[in-house]
Amino acid sequence: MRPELSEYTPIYSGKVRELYEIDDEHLLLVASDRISAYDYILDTPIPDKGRVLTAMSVFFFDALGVPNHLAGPADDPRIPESVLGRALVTRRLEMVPVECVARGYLTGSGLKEYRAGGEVCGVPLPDGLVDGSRIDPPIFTPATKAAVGDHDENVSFERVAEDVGIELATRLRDLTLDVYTRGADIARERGIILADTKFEFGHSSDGDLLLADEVLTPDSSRYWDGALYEPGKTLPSFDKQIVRDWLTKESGWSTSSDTPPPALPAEVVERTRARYIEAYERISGLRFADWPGGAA
Ligand SMILES: CCOC(=O)Cn1cc(-c2ncnc(N)c2C#N)cn1
Repeated sequence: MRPELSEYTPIYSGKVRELYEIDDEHLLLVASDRISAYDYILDTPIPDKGRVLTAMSVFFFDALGVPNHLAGPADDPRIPESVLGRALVTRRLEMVPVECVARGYLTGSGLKEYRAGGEVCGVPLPDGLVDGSRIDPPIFTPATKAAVGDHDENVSFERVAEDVGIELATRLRDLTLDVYTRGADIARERGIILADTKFEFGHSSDGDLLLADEVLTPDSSRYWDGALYEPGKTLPSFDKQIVRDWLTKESGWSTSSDTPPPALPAEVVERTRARYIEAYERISGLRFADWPGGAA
């Protein structure tokens, strides 16, 4: 008999995920079906998004073999039925307050910084790069966690070293670049570009540094369709472009509107759900139908 979610104490609520306390040593990390676009949490959920992204994290935790915070399988008996498949039991860590970002392609805030000064987070880049240019080898471009509703602030490696010490900063950088590189290689071989990603790490009570949070999901990474890749051509988001295009080209809403985006039509919801499942099945080689928590 599985416990009810109401038996656990909620301790953190993010835009699309929640964290509950199971006991002194264990947490429950729950991924919702909520989707964000243009800094809004949309009113319309994407069915199974939470389950797909949880499955993606578990695939990468397993495939990359990095010491991590998982404390049980996807069907762990401590996971309530209501969130089965989109929740994981994790060890409670002392989180390191650094957003560990790796970039293998130049875009977003990294491109903006590059255009202003030829570098990203203090890392100089060659002249002549454009939106979508490959950065090889990838670079470590950390950020400090912003308050709810704000964007994270890009900082230099030196600033991270000041905050957490040079030894830990070096380990965070090396781990971030290693895990991103290997994960991006797996995805690229299957036709999906992971342009960049954000990891979070924490220390266990034994003092071990563990990979935490979600790993290489479309919410923590930019996913592009490898078949469409061309430097200089703004790449659509593999998972969110259908929603973005409907909102800005068909719904009558505009990003400059001061009203929240409208509800999504069923066709946009279903196509977006299918994109998440396609990304998971292509990268993992596994069937989403085999993942826990599906319709009985
Ligand atoms: C709602 C999702 O959580 C976050 O966005 C960031 N966050 C992670 C923790 C955390 N805290 C202790 N132990 C852990 N294993 C974790 C993890 N993961 C807190 N916030």
